Amino acid sequence: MSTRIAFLKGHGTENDFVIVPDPENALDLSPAAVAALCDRRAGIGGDGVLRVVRSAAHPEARAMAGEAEWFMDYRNGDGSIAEMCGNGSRVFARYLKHAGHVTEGDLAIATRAGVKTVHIAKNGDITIGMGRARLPEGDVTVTVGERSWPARNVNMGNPHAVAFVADLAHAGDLYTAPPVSPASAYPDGVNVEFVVDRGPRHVAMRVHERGSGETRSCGTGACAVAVATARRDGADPAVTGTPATYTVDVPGGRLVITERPDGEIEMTGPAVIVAEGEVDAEWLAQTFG
Ligand SMILES: N[C@@H](CCC[C@H](N)C(=O)O)C(=O)O
Repeated sequence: MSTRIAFLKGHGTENDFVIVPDPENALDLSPAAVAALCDRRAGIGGDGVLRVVRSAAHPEARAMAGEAEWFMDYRNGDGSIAEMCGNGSRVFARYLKHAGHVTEGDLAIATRAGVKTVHIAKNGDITIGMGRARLPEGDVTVTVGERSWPARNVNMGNPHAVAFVADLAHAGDLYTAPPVSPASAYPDGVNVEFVVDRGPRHVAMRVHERGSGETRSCGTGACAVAVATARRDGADPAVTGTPATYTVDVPGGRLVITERPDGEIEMTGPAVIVAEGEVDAEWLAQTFG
């Protein structure tokens, strides 16, 4: 009998994901299988995979099961594992609602970066509590061709280098990862954001994601950008005592990020499910061997 795997396709500001419901953690989704699913020509296509697993059924999430019923097993498009995915969390929450596992309002989801709180609003937007940023000390530099920029090292559970540039076109084609130095600042690789100003508390960015290449949006990246921009603007909420809200335009849409004086960051944006189906059994057999 042939094996079939159900999937859905969704995106948040065009950061797109193959969603694989696997409540009992029955699938051994190898890096090669993830890469095949994400392949835009030979597979379904996506920047990453969101496997939906009951926290109680996954060894990495079991300890969070009391707080969050569902674990987001996020993988980058090349099959690598990342600690956190901001847009993925919103799409994950949208899926849980779509599947009838939750209703509008508040819920908690387990991620590799801990339990995150999510609010599903009636207007379709989803807000996620992203936790606090860490800002490791030390200068880092991003280079594209002949140009180099000083960058801010921001950790949102996953690593980012945020560079302010005069023109987003200066990031080039981003077919390959822009070098970031010193490499020792990012032993596990890095996501790189290029930022320009659009107006008061309003910026635009492009991103090259570790494990996925250039994407149309990155939620953790947008948060890293908001944090770095607030420091640059003298608007660090921990210093001013007032929240800082930034609008961050990404190629695929718009995200709104607020950092509170206690350091907690919230990100709001859309998340949609666009398709669902089953992976072809013959292709699967080839992929999974
Ligand atoms: N697109 C994501 C980030 C996904 C993980 C990233 N590529 C990494 O390896 O850290 C987001 O929306 O945050």
